[in-house]
Amino acid sequence: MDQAKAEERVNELRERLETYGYHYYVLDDPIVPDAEYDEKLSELLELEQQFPELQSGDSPTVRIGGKPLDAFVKVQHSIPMMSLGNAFHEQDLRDFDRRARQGTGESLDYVCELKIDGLAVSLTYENGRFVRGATRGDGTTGEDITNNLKTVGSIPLRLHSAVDIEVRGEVFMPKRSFERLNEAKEQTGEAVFANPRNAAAGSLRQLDPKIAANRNLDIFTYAIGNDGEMNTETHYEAVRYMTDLGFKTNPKSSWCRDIEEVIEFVNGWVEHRNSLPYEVDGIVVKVNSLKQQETLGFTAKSPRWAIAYKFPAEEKVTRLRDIILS
Ligand SMILES: NC(=O)c1c(N)nc(OC2CCCC2)nc1O[C@@H]1CCC[C@@H]1O
Repeated sequence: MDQAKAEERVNELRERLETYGYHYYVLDDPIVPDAEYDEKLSELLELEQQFPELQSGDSPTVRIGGKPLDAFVKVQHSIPMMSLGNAFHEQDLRDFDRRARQGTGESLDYVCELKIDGLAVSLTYENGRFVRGATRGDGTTGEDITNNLKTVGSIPLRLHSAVDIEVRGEVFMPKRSFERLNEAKEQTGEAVFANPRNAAAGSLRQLDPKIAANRNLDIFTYAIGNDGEMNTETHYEAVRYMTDLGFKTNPKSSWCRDIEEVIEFVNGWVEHRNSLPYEVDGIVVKVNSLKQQETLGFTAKSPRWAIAYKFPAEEKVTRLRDIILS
């Protein structure tokens, strides 16, 4: 096959694999059998090895993981990645609502999101292409883990439109993957991870991206960092904008007309928190209007327009097996 033919085939394979990957990882709705995806991926890999000048940093083959790094490079976040104030009781939520209504002098509507128990990351896109991913770090300085994040299938390598945007999300390891990983570690006598959050953090902190590629990590994006090229008025619309661009956002998020509906939503999830295939440690409540968010602003550490309701800690029932083996 000559170079021109190879280039045509490479581009066709990339388009198809990106579409297959989007349906499989972002929509959780595969449109081809895994075998077909693997077959096309290995054909693309072969062509890229045969014609190295055709290689590209956002080819689906980067999902396999490239060369290990010697160290992680530090990254300054253009806009700090804040933490969240905590609420532990219904009254804390009512106090939060009262303060926010006093701060704006207006009534407020909210968006409630499951608080994913993972690792916060920042994703930067230029012209719609994924160019840098970083850990939150201390909120101002994180670590460049771009190559590891490129192995996460639900992080788009190219967006549905060629915009410059920076988004934030939570990378997590689904419970099933966590159990399988720990079983494998027990088999080889390695130390197991205490929980999926540590497993996700440990996987992203590997210098060798091939390790992250095998850890079945996933992401939900939940905030736009820079104001990008969107002109939305509410957080709810901003999340829809991210979804339309090709990001994975959490389908359980809900608009709430007032704090009463927020409390209803929170109480509903206290009961059902274990019914999810991933760990959540609470609910994030956000003032929906971006103008009201701006009016309320930030404390040194966290926004005045958002709060995290933390679920009561569950007493960890030690598995009988652990008692016998210990
Ligand atoms: N873990 C989450 O699911 C989550 C979320 N759904 N939404 C936000 O909104 C940000 C935006 C402004 C301040 C917090 N943050 C989240 O997690 C934060 C990131 C850093 C500390 C918390 O884990």
